[in-house]
Amino acid sequence: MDPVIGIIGGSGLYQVDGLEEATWTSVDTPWGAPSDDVLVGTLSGTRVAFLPRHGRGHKHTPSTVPYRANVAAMKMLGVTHLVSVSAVGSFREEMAPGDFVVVDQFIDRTFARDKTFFDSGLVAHVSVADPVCAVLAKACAEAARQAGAKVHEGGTYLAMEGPQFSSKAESHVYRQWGCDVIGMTNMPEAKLAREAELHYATVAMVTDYDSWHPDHGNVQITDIIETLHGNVAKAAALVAALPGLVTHECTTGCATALDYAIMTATDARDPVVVDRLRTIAGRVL
Ligand SMILES: CSC[C@H]1O[C@H](OP(=O)(O)O)[C@H](O)[C@@H]1O
Ligand SMILES: Nc1ncnc2[nH]cnc12
Repeated sequence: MDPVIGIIGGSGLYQVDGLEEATWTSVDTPWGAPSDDVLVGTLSGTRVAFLPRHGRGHKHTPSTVPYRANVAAMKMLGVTHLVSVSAVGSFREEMAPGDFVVVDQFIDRTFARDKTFFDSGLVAHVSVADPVCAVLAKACAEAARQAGAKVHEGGTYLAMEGPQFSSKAESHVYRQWGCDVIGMTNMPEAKLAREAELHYATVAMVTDYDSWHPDHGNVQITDIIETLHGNVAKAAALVAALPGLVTHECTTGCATALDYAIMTATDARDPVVVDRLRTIAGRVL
């Protein structure tokens, strides 16, 4: 079976042009409705599903994005490879506004979100030691280069709750922790993608230096929007380049994440929860 690519578009990316036979498709999941309908079509012969993370018109805050429904909707549409395109602040001089960072690690500081598909009656513990699919990340980096972006491969993304930006003190602490970029949405998305056995990678588009940089003002939404507008064409070119680069190769074990993850004994499982979980974990249930 050929890969099916899912794109979750972040701030500034609310649609993709060039999808053939594209239709906005409504999907209902056991975890409710996703952020919006999903644009499903074909790009260079590959099936692609696009979902604007905040909804068209930017309706959802980072805390109210229905992350479980979004990932479940992608799984239900047959997506195998999920790519997040996200706006981020930078903690590194060399990761400048306009650059793209293909991150490989996350620190999850979010606290007001549902972070697992599993529940009482069906408990599972997947590994997120390597939360990003290394092979998909390589493909994303190549696609970003083909799109003309300056690309940094590897980096740690700090996920904050938001929606307010960090204080200066927080910004300095995150830098000292070794974080490279900061955003508000990639967690729990990456964790949920792993539970759903999807290959997941993030292309982080740097929009600002957060609030640590002595020579740049504190992060302002107006500056972010200006940088995002400059990035839209590159993000579109990146998406267009992906179909030729995504393969089923995987060295991270994304598609078998649930092999030994379920803890609940067969006779102790809640049938209602099991039924709900079939959507994303049917392979092992
Ligand atoms: C528009 S600035 C803050 C906002 O942008 C990022 O969203 P996304 O990851 O969906 O591109 C960031 O995480 C915040 O939600
Ligand atoms: N500085 C920042 N902090 C959190 N999320 C962001 N998204 C874009 N820039 C950001």
